[in-house]
Amino acid sequence: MEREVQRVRQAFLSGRSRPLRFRLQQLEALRRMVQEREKDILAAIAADLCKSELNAYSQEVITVLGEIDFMLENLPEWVTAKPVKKNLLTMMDEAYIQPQPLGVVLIIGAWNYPFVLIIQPLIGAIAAGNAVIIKPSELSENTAKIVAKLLPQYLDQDLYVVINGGVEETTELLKQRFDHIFYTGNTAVGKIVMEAAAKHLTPVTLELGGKSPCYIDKDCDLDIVCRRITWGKYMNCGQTCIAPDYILCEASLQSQIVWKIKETVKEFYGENIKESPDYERIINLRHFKRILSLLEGQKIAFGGETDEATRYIAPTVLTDVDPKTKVMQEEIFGPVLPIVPVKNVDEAIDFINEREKPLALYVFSHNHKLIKRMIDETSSGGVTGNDVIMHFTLNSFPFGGVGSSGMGAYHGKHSFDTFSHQRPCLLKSLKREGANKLRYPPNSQSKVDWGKFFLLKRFNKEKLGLLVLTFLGIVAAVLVKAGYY
Ligand SMILES: NC(=O)C1=CN([C@@H]2O[C@H](COP(=O)(O)OP(=O)(O)OC[C@H]3O[C@@H](n4cnc5c(N)ncnc54)[C@H](O)[C@@H]3O)[C@@H](O)[C@H]2O)C=CC1
Ligand SMILES: CCCCCCCCCCCCC/C=C/C(=O)O
Repeated sequence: MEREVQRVRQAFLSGRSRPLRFRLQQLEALRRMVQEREKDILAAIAADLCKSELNAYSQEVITVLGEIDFMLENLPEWVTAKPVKKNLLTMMDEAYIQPQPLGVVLIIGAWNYPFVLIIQPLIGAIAAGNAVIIKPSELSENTAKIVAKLLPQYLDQDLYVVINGGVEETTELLKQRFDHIFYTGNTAVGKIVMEAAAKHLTPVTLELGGKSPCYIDKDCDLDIVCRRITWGKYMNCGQTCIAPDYILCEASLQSQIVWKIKETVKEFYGENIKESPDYERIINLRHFKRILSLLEGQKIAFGGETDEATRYIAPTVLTDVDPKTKVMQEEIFGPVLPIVPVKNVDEAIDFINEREKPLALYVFSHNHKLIKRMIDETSSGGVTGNDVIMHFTLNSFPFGGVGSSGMGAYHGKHSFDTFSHQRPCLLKSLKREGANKLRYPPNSQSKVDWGKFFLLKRFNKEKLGLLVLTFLGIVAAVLVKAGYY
């Protein structure tokens, strides 16, 4: 493992990942890989999650292709040095921020969207000029294998390396020194990753999970609300980190919501859900049993049918759920939707704030003010009002958690920034030494006064103001040089 990481580091140190042209070529090669080997990729995802090729394409491949196109379009601008505003002491100098690659990045992926969750951060890491080691989830083994097979056929083989394996291999990998670790997965392992990273003072991005609440106000169109929630909750069989985890609503809405979700489930997946190409399966038996255990003692309004042999769990809704029960204590990550009645929006806000900060928050209402109030008075990684999941699709948004749902963010420019060091560069001249006397010992009250003038004054940045300041600066420099101070 150590040798493998060393090999990637040597490749990074060769400098070839840095030129813009190289980054663009690699991103184009990645796009070619996705387009030319689409069938293999879709088949692997299908094998891991019993997902139709159409769904795998729309949930994973579209996101990846969109992200590559966005990078190719914007990267030339993002890599350029950005001049910054200067103060009076540096006004004659060159001052800019130069984004630079961090070095060797480790990307650890989760199994629930096994392709996009490793390839989307990879796109950002390549765009920022890094070398990358990718560790796909061992639970989605078909996708892990196809990625390990395809990437070396399209990308630089020394700069971008896939290492497959389970906990043992990941543990070994985490002992190595990286310049950034990007982890997607559960919170418990997130802590392990952060602890390992701390040994080398390696910065981390942690894309974790949590219980994303969904508040439904009385004032809304329940047909539309339930259709949107049904889509986001049962997509990928509930195994989506930003799926609505549970519903908060007034008790009077409960029965209508149950009925409407039930009708929508029929509309989406037909009478025989098991036969629907749009309904996935639970990833493995451990997760299957974990989800079943969440149903114990609950009132099942509909659903609840299971088949262990195929790891099928029907779309399920639970009503009058007691917040102290197990299903409300951990992230569900399955097709089970509890409804917790609350008296009103105030109680919903308190309910959310008494718990860990979620990855996503969903609010449904015709009342725009109520949505804004919920946003103002709660915290979560992201928010979608009057829909679910959709903030994930906008790559101008930073995607990430807050508090126990994660730290750091990615997608689009935010990925580029995550994998870059924003290096401040100040280039002074060896001339104009007179003005510098101001900061050299011995110090004096008048030097401090001039320092205050140069550095603390808040000036209007209009051109005119700047001209006056330039003049004053020159006068000051001349006075200092002439020995008046
Ligand atoms: N914020 C986000 O973008 C996303 C978050 N998630 C969250 O991920 C969770 C589901 O994923 P998991 O079941 O955790 O996926 P997982 O079991 O695939 O684990 C994630 C990664 O951690 C590694 N790993 C597991 N145990 C480890 C250990 N003891 N030491 C070192 N590495 C270890 C695995 O090899 C894997 O690559 C959910 O909580 C979900 O909400 C999932 C997708 C997206
Ligand atoms: C045919 C139209 C397609 C519309 C696509 C809608 C977007 C689906 C987003 C899927 C989320 C994928 C990655 C999420 C990971 C996670 O949250 O666990």
